[in-house]
Amino acid sequence: MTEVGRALDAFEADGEIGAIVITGSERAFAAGADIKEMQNRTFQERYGGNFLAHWNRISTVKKPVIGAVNGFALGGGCEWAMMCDVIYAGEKAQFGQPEILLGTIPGEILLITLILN
Ligand SMILES: C=C(C)C(=O)SCCNC(=O)CCNC(=O)[C@H](O)C(C)(C)COP(=O)(O)OP(=O)(O)OC[C@H]1O[C@@H](n2cnc3c(N)ncnc32)[C@H](O)[C@@H]1OP(=O)(O)O
Repeated sequence: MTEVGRALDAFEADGEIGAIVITGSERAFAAGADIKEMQNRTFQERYGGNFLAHWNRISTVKKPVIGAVNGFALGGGCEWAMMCDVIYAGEKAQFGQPEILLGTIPGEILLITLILN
């Protein structure tokens, strides 16, 4: 997310860019936060270490952001899609929040986004 955040900062500052398209591959838009990275960390380490810093950067970009989604958009990946101004979903797009099966709740803004939409 840090890299995505940096790219978005640059696109936002670039006067030649009018709109931003975020996409993944045919198999996955994004499978969510890195479970392997998260699994051995305590809540305090994740919260104190700002694990989800910049997570909502997509929603604060002051240019139109289009999410071109194919394949899996899961967990934080589903949240990313919902933060886009427009979602252009392919026929194989699959949205979901499977992290509830890991005993965690949808990351940063999902519940608020669902309520607002
Ligand atoms: C904000 C929060 C809290 C979150 O985002 S929590 C994460 C939410 N996302 C998930 O729970 C998705 C978990 N992944 C899946 O359900 C399945 O891997 C998918 C995405 C449906 C793909 O399924 P398949 O096509 O059968 O491929 P699969 O073999 O499971 O995955 C391929 C590789 O990607 C890895 N992978 C998939 N999603 C991952 C993720 N979110 N984090 C880390 N690794 C992941 C997976 O461990 C496997 O690695 P390896 O080849 O080393 O074994």
